[in-house]
Amino acid sequence: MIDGALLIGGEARQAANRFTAVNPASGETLTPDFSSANADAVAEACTLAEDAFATYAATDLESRAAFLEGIAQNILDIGDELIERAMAESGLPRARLEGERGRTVGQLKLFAGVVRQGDFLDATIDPALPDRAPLPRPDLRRVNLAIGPVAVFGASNFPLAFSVAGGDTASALAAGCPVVVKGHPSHPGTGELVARAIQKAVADAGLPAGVFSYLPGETNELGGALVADPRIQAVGFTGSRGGGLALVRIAAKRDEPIPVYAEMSSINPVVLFPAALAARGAALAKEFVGSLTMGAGQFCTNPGLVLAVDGPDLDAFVEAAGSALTDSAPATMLSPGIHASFEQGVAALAGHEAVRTVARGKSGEGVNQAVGAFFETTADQFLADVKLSHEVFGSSSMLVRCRDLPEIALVIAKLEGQLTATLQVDPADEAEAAKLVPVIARRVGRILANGWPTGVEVAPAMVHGGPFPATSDGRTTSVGTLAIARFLRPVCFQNLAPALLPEALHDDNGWGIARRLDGKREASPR
Ligand SMILES: O=CCCC(=O)C(=O)O
Repeated sequence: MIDGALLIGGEARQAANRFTAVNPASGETLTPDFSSANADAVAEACTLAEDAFATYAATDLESRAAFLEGIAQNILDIGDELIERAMAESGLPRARLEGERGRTVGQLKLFAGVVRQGDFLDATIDPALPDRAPLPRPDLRRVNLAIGPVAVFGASNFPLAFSVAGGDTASALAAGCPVVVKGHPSHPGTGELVARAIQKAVADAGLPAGVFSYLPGETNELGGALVADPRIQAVGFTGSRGGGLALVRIAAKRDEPIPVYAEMSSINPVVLFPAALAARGAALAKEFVGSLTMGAGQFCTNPGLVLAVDGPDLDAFVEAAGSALTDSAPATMLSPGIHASFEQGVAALAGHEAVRTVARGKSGEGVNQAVGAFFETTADQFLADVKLSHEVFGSSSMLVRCRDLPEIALVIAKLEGQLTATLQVDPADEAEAAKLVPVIARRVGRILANGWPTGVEVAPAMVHGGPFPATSDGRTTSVGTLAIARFLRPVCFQNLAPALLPEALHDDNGWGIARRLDGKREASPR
């Protein structure tokens, strides 16, 4: 059911202030209208989250895992209504949204497995050494505990996998943290359907209602009030650089500053090494345009920068990519606002005196259509104007012609932090690539070879992060099992009687988790 409510703890409540969603493919206003949460709603949701914290954080691993699986099942049970509504609110095609639902549900199940396994607790026991000279060692036991209530900001570009029940929510709940979601205003109906699925899972699991609240709204004040609320202990955000930085500032100015895990901006450089370019330039050109235009380019992993050594092989690549882009269809963008920013960014590059427009995609009849754009410049010009390295969110990319591989290394070393870097590399390139990898590794969260950066695998080894401004904290990831670490805090218990210790640190290891005992891995408990 979608009726435009705020979901605060176990309740659904209508608010006086309203807003509407727009179908970006048609420009029509969608029904119903939606409650816009205010500061009172934030305070109420955060109070409930704080009240729920101790109970929820103390849930046993099996119950918490089953709760996450319950959310996944409830999302599936919504059925086609969820896909239809997400299509109407985002302009994204059915196949993409069905895939994204699978990813969302898979993520929740992955975190259920993480919880059951218990490695995230990093339980470590250094038994007392009463006879140690000159001083005895106390009994020391460390475990990761949930950080407290977490605020999650739904992203516009993944209305399911990075939104209400996306990776931030799944990892925070897995860590044992209640979550207050600020819903994204471009897909409030989708958000409400998913939020109701979580709310039902909370009730079915017999958990305190404050474990989850959903606050839709379109004002910046709502997000600001949520981050400023003293009960909130960490923030997960995926979105624009401006939006992320605003939250970082609010969090830093609190009486008690808190971490903001914001994933914000990346142009994802792709390096075409000479042998690869010579051997398969035409194929690379086609694949590049496929990745560039996928989902109207609205991926934070979009390949927005291509680097290669100037010469005839590069000319051939440019011609092939230009021709593939010229044939590419326009695609509906997520919202009129995102479309307007894309047009503005593309116009600025097209009008820049140091930039040549290689090609544009086909234009379309409808509203909010992204027409792909491919530009080129030289390394000197790219390095001379920082604006050329700023992300244009959508299907826009810049080729930088470099004199040689050291110049590519120079450009990369001067880039801001990135989520990804891609190497198109053949065996004959490997000696040169080996010199570049350490330079690239300083700037990015993920390096991939002979693939394309769009389409992030949700897996234990994944890193979807990177140095600023890719994220506000390059030590973390928002995709993959390590995402849980953002919402945990290590606590050491010194000389506490067994009855006072958390379950994970009891001598009998009743949860059967992997632990480190006196510096060594305990024999496998299962
Ligand atoms: O838009 C940000 C996430 C990108 C992603 O998850 C993907 O490329 O699959």
